[in-house]
Parts: sequence; structure tokens; C-alpha cells
Amino acid sequence: MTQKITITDSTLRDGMHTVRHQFTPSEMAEIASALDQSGVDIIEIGHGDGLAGSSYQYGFSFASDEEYLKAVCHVVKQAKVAVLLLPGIGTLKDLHAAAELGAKVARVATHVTEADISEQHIKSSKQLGLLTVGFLMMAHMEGPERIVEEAKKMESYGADVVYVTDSAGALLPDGVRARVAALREALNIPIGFHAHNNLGVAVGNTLAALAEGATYVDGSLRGMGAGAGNAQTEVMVAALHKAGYQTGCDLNQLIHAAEHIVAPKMSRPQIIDSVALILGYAGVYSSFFLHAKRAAEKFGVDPLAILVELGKRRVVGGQEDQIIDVAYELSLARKEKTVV
Ligand SMILES: CC[C@H](O)CC(=O)C(=O)O
Ligand SMILES: [Mn+2]
Repeated sequence: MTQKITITDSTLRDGMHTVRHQFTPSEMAEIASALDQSGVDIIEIGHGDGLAGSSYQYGFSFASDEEYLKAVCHVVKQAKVAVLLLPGIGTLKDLHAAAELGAKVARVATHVTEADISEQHIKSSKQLGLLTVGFLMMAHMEGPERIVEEAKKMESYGADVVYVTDSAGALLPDGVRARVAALREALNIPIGFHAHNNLGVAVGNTLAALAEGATYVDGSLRGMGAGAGNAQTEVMVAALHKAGYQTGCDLNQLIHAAEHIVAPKMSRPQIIDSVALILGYAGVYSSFFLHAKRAAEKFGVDPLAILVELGKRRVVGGQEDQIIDVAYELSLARKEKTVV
């Protein structure tokens, strides 16, 4: 008998990036209810950038964290509702409010080298009785040894699970395997994996993570998520069942929810276009996708050139202002060339 894999669906959080954070609370409730009935373990909701993400910097969401949590927690009967918290964007006050409104899981996310800043959030989350997940983002930027160092910090603060988060969709299966295997060897808590599909290998990478002993994996219906999106939940679950894993999910219900409830609400097809592909190739944060497209339009430059430069500069989440800087610099360089 294979081990039960814990499935987190992030259609209503990572997927929010693709609709510019504009799902309404009733749309969220409808999708969350379908996910709940499909047997998904954890349903992550809220602004794409997590609690308190709704801002000038990251874009305003249609409704507040409170309105989304109230709408979703009212309809979800079996699954645990999760929130994402990026220390520095969300605060302890936001976390307390989310727990009071019914969130049962907190995913505390930091850049892969910055686990230190998660200490008080992880400890508070545990005190609130939440299942607490450490989410190490941009995991392609560091090798297994460094990731182990950072993950151990999260474990020492009390995290129940630590994730290898391929925010840029830049990892290939071997890279996933090496990172997950190192964490499995060094940690005493379950390991998770969160994929982005910029190089077209999200489901394959998820299978690679499972082969090395990860037991928590993420997906989104129709793949809805930043960049080229996440592992597509219904596809991932089908692949997991074929590979002999237990998910507790009803595949038919997931397929129905994806096709009839989520697809009509999508504002763009979840494809690997040139911008998404270069995010993965250059190793850039997937949530820069729309920001880079907008900056390219504003400054009349190629979005791919912006991403390549951001990749060279090793820009990370929270440095969105550099997208504008790079676009501006590229526009100046272009003007200089034209003059000469
Ligand atoms: C902006 C937070 C980010 O979307 C978290 C995440 O899902 C990732 O790093 O992949
Ligand atoms: Mn993501």
C-alpha cells in the first residue's frame, strides 16, 4: 500500500495571479466547495501574494482577506483552508485574524536563503494551532546543502512541513530529486513540493519529488497560477493514481470542477507563452509575469529582454521595483542606439 499524499490546491491563491486577484468571494466559494467535494486535503485561498497582498505594489484584489475567508470557510466542510503569509507583506495580526475566521493551515513563505525571517510567524502559527508549512521559494537558486540549512531553521521554529518551492518553474526533475532527497535525509518532518510549469515539467517534477519521498504536493485546477501556472491538479491527480499513489481525491469530480466551474472564469488560457517560458529559462519569479508584461508595454521594450536581465541580476520576490528599473534602462539603451 503506498503512502497517502496530501494534496493542496492553490487555484484560489496562486491562480489569483492569473485573474489579477479578481475572483469574487462567491466565485471563490463555488470553486472551494467543488474542491472540497472532490476530496482535496487543503485549499489555499486569498490574494496571490498572500495575506495583505492587496496593495499598489502587488495589485488590489476584488475583496479583502476577511471577505474571502468568510465566504470560503462557510462552504468548506472537510478540507482545511490555508492562507499564505509572506513575512513583510502579511503580519502576525493578519495571521491571527485569518485563524479566527477559520483558516486551519498557514504557509509561511520566504526566499530560499531567508528562513530566519519566518521564526515568529511559524511560532505564532503553531501557537494558534494551525498546520504550519515552511515554504522555501525560488528553490532553484540554491543547491541541496543550503536548502537543508534553511529548512532546518524552519523545522527548529516548529514547522510541520517544509516545501521545496520552484517559484520560477526553473527546476528539472534531477534538480527536484536532489533537493527533496537532501531534505528527506536531514529533516524529521514531511517534505512538500510546489511546481510551476514554465518549462513544461510541473507534473513530471511533482512525480520526481514523490519518488524521493515528498508527501505533500500542490496543484491548481486547469493549472491556474503565476507564469505558466502550477501542476494542473486534475492532471497531477490522474498521474499520481496511475503511478499507484493514494490521494483521496475523486478524479471525475476534479475534472468536472476544472472544466465546468473554473475554465469559464479564467481570463486567459493557462499556456506556456514566450514570457512564461523565459521566466523558467532565466529563473525568474513566476509572479513577475504580468508585472513584466505591463512594464514592457509602458516602456516599449521586449518583455523577454526584461526577464533575461532580471535573471542575470538574480532578482527575487519583493524586488518588483527592479522590473521597472530594468524596463526603463532598456528603453534608454534603445534610444541611445537609435540616436547613434
Ligand atoms: C508571491 C508569492 C508566490 O506566488 C508564492 C508562490 O506560490 C511561489 O513562490 O511559487
Ligand atoms: Mn507558486
